[in-house]
Amino acid sequence: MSDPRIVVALDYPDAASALAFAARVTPDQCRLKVGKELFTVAGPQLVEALIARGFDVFLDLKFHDIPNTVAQACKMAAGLGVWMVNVHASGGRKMMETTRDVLEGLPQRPLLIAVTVLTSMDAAQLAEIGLPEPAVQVERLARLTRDCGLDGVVCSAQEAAMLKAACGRDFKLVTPGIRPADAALDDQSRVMTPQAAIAAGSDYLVIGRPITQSADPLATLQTINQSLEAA
Ligand SMILES: O=c1ccn([C@@H]2O[C@H](COP(=O)(O)O)[C@@H](O)[C@H]2O)c(=O)[nH]1
Repeated sequence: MSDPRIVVALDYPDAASALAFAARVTPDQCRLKVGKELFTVAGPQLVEALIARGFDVFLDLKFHDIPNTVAQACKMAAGLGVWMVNVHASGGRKMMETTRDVLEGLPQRPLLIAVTVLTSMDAAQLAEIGLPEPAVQVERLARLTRDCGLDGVVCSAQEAAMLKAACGRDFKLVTPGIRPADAALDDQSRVMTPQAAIAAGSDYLVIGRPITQSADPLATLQTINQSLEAA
């Protein structure tokens, strides 16, 4: 089985658009991410439909609540058969450990990762909420996540090399904020190109608008995949 590095963010306003994209690509070319917009409108049925088509699905709902609530939500996600699920690391040790324990009790569990600092946030935005510069806060939360026994973190590719050194090669780094050199930044701040992200140590590249809003999404996906082979 192939191991595609690209996770396409299906940030569409309806199930039909997401299914139309999925009909044009194969599970060898990409994994798929269902986030808050699509899940709110299309729900578990859409997730199950994508999995039934053979795709690995990252359910990106970034749970952030008290430990029992997050753990049970992740258990429900596991029941859908998703490949990966996530929580906010800033929910703390007890929340992450409780979730890990609940998932480890299942016959089959998804990868469990934690969001460190959103890739839309820069140093000024973090300072405004009383937090240190991105690299410092990301490393702190990544080390906590690893100590809690989770599989990896969501971070910017700008932090990937530092985190591989700090947390080990097997600790998965899932990096949104990926922008080909000619793409618009949109609302992202801590960005990197696909090739540079892989070179820095990213395991999975989350890419949304540069693919889904391009004139030819399939061609753009193929071009990025080819650039990764060459990298
Ligand atoms: O720190 C984070 C965590 C999650 N995301 C999500 O990834 C995609 C990125 O989409 P683009 O269109 O490529 O910007 C989106 O679904 C976010 O919710 C993130 O960007 N940063």
